[in-house]
Parts: sequence; C-alpha cells; structure tokens
Amino acid sequence: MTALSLPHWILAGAGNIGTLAASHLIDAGHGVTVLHERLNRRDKTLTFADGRPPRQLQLPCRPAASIAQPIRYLAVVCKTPYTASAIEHLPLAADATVLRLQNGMGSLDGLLPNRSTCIEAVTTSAVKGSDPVHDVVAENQTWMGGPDTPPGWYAGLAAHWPGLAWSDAIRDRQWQKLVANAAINPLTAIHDVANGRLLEVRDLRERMTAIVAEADALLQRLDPLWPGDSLANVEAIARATAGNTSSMRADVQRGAATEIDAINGWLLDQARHLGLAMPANARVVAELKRRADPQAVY
Ligand SMILES: NC(=O)C1=CN([C@@H]2O[C@H](COP(=O)(O)OP(=O)(O)OC[C@H]3O[C@@H](n4cnc5c(N)ncnc54)[C@H](OP(=O)(O)O)[C@@H]3O)[C@@H](O)[C@H]2O)C=CC1
Ligand SMILES: CC(C)(CO)C(=O)C(=O)O
Repeated sequence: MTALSLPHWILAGAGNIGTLAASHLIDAGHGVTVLHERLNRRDKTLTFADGRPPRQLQLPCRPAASIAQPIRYLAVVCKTPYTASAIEHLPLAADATVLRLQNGMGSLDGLLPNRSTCIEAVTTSAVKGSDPVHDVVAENQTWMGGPDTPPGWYAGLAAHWPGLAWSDAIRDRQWQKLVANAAINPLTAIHDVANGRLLEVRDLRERMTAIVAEADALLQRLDPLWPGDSLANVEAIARATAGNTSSMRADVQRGAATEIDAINGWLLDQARHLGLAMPANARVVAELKRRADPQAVY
C-alpha cells in the first residue's frame, strides 16, 4: 500500500487513549483530524513512564457540521456515554471503516451504516491525565480484530504501534476485559477504593466473585464455548493494578458520566433477553447510579 492510499481518520475522542492512538497512526503515515466543535487545532503532549521522551502533537480539528465529504475512516475513542452524540450526525460513507477503541460493548449498536466495517480494539495500556498532557503509564498489549483478515494498512500500523497484534478472537478479548471491568470498576467506584481493596475486604471480594460468576454464566449462554472461568483473571488484574484508581472511580470522583451502561448495563440487557437474573450486577448498577444522582429512583 502506498503512502498516498493510507487512511485519513476522523477521530472522535482525542483524550488519553485517543491521543496515544493518534500518535501511532501519524507515525505510520496515516492522517488524523479530530472532531471538535470550537477548536482548529489541539496541541497535545504525551509523556511516557517507560523512558521514551515526551512527544508533542499538533492535531488539526474540525466541527462535525463542516465535514461534507463522506467519511471513509472513523476512529471512535471517546468514553462510551458520548458515542452517539459524537457520531450520529456524521456523514459516514456507506462502506466506512470504523475503529472502536473503547471499553464495554454495544456503544455503536444501531449507529453505523449496514455496509460499514467495524474494527474492534482492546487495550491493556493505561494512559492518565487530562488535556493537553496525557501520561502513558504503561503501554502494554493492544489487539484489533473483527474482519476475517486485517486491512491492507494494518501491517504498516503494527510496525509503529508498540504491542499491537491482530486477533482472530477479538470478541473473547473484549469479553475478558468486559468481565474485569464489570467486577472491578463499579465496586471501586461505589466504595471509593483502589482496585486492590477488592481482594482484601471480604464483602467486596464476595461481591466481585458474584458479579464474575453471573457474567460467566450469561456469556456461556451466549456462547457455550465460553470457558466461564474468569475469576482468576479478574483477581490477577485487581492484584496487578492494586494501587490504581479504576476509570469508573475516577469518573465518579470528578462528577463525570460513567461507562456503566456499556459494561454491567450491556450484560443486564443481554440477560433480560434470555430471561436470566443477574442480581449482583443489577445491584452495582443501581448503587452506582444512586451515588451519581442520589435523588433518582431506579
Ligand atoms: N485511558 C485508558 O488508559 C484506557 C481507556 N480505555 C477506554 O478508552 C475510551 C476512551 O477513554 P479515555 O481516552 O481515557 O477518555 P478521555 O476522557 O481521556 O478522552 C475522551 C475524549 O473524548 C472526547 N469527547 C467527548 N465527547 C465527545 C464528542 N461528542 N465528540 C468528540 N469528542 C468527544 C473528549 O473531549 P474533550 O477533551 O473536549 O473533553 C476527550 O478528549 C473509554 O472507553 C475507556 O474506557 C480503555 C483502556 C485504557
Ligand atoms: C483494568 C482496570 C480495572 C484497571 O483499573 C480498567 O480497565 C479500568 O479502570 O477501566
């Protein structure tokens, strides 16, 4: 593939992970324009805990309404509650390629043209901070997948994106991350504790175990080949990130919308269709929403 035919991405979400993704796309020769209603340009700094020197980026921006040409490449890297408002009025080409790099499931359901191709990305990297400085705490593995074969530009991108791999089982990667997020994120947010406390406090550990067991039972109903033994992996993640503030706890602390609907909410939607009860998951959704809005009735 020649440089001239490399994608130019419209990026919905130049925050922590979106800015890191933009830097790798640009290094691989892709174009990146950020969706922004007011700014013409976003000046960003990425810092790296692994010793790489800081990286300055100047990302051009455009408001959605100014884009007249059909968008052929869209990268969705905003938090899930903002997905619909970010992309619903965009002129997406009928055969657009959409790269979704978000936690949770289902945020693009019903929003994409039928003939579009969705590439799902799952990352175990961690980026913190806030505009304009984004701190890459750890750049670990990132998997992309969805289509049967990687697109022509993928190999060139992988050469510039540390830890990027193509996965023929991206849904399993998503589900593994989903179960961990379903157990760790709401409990740490509701109780305002670091991830490791879920292993130390008996009641929290029991609730984490129950959430994981329900999620595994549901996922096994959706796919009988799902191994259904996620607890060890979830505990390992809680241990490896023991001192960390989960993303949902951070969202609650700063009064921002959480991704609960795309995580436990997605699980509960699937369960409802199957007539399955998931009381431990329903409980954290209700408690989390009550914490965010104490007046609301759920
Ligand atoms: N950060 C991390 O380490 C990881 C994050 N993820 C997932 O990646 C996704 C993104 O997370 P993260 O980068 O941390 O989030 P951030 O909050 O850092 O960034 C989100 C970005 O989306 C932008 N945005 C919000 N609404 C819109 C909109 N309507 N149109 C265009 N842009 C919009 C925000 O703009 P503005 O700057 O103007 O507010 C912000 O730049 C989430 O699903 C998260 O769970 C997954 C693994 C790790
Ligand atoms: C793995 C975990 C729970 C790490 O904190 C995470 O992905 C998050 O906080 O969203």
